[in-house]
Amino acid sequence: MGDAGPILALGLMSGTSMDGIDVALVETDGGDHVCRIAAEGFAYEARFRDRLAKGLETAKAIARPDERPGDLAELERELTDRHTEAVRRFLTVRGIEPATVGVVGFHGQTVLHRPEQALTVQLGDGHRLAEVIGIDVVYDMRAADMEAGGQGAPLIPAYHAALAKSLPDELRASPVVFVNIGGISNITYVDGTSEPMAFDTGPGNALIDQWVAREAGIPFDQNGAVAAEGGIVDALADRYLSADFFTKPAPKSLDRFDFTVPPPGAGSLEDVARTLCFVAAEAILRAADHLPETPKLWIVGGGGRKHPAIMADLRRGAAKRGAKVVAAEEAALDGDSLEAEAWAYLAVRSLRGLPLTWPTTTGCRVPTAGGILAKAATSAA
Ligand SMILES: Nc1ncnc2c1ncn2[C@@H]1O[C@H](COP(=O)(O)OP(=O)(O)OP(=O)(O)O)[C@@H](O)[C@H]1O
Ligand SMILES: CC(=O)N[C@H]1[C@@H]2OC[C@@H](O2)[C@@H](O)[C@@H]1O[C@H](C)C(=O)O
Repeated sequence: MGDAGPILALGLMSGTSMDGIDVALVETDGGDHVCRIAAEGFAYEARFRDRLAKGLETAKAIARPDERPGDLAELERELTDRHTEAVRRFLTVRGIEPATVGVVGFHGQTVLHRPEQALTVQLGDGHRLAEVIGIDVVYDMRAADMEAGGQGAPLIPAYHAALAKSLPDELRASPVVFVNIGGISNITYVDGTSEPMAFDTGPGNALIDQWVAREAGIPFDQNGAVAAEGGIVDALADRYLSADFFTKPAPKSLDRFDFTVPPPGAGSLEDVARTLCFVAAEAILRAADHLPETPKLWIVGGGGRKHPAIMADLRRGAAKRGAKVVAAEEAALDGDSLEAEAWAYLAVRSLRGLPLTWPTTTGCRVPTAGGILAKAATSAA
């Protein structure tokens, strides 16, 4: 692609919480020009969520990225078709012609992430998606980074760094940290002078989700109702926070199974939920120990920003370190769609051969481009 001007890009993210597909439309040149146009979430029903959860178990047998043991090939087809349907609905409702969209960035569903073995697997058939929607698709964006010695995650920092350049004046604090509290949490540190620095910080919502699902039969602790009735169990919190992961220097990234849900009987429903919120917040705050300078501003995206106990703990801890915490919306961003927007942005960078990752974000040896391009056979116009 010779033209370096802005194009329309669609990003598709199915995150580790496995709650659905986030779709975002962005106009971008893959550099400083980022114009967020629209976003929507398409929730999975409980039955498909369960199938994905079983898929994570099956995926533990994978030794090479292209292996699909058990019913994973069928699950991959269904996941891809659900993405197709989400794109169709997203574009149709808004009257957007597929032919006007230059590229789709397709994350897929991570079912296995073992950076120590240079192995990461995202279910999602980019060619099938491109063929059906009639738009070029960039997928498998983590593999090249791993081949270059990186963790393969996080990838969102390139996008965070671009967003940092257009923060509202009142939030122009240097350095700033973007936090994503999804199933797993990760941060990007931007000081405006060098490449972004980033790493996974610990468990986000995943443990809380798993705990309340098993103990109370609910998919997540909506608006923190359960945790609000509980107290922090110090011994349980200490058990999580004494993990080597927190003192390990960056770069580092996590698999969803690296931290496991407390066993039945670990405490009351409410106390354990409250404790896991504290652990989620503390894990993020401890990331500051690995940063070159104490950040002045933390901007929080991802579903965890909607959990009052996580945010209260984060605010309290940051204040002690002289920093302020704001939800993405207070920075004129959409905290639900940041990841999908990032995948749109990264797809354009991929088309243009720009790096997706740096030694400071994933530990790759050199700034590394990535992603596989699946060309649409025919224009859908
Ligand atoms: N209103 C709410 N109250 C409390 N928690 C919420 C609320 N809304 C969402 N969440 C939490 O956010 C989670 C979804 O977050 P998000 O969509 O950012 O995760 P993800 O993108 O799947 O994960 P990752 O970033 O690790 O890939 C839910 O599973 C739930 O735990
Ligand atoms: C392997 C994988 O899918 N990792 C996810 C996960 O969810 C959060 C954290 O762990 C982050 O490393 C990554 O997602 C974000 C979007 C990223 O790559 O930037």
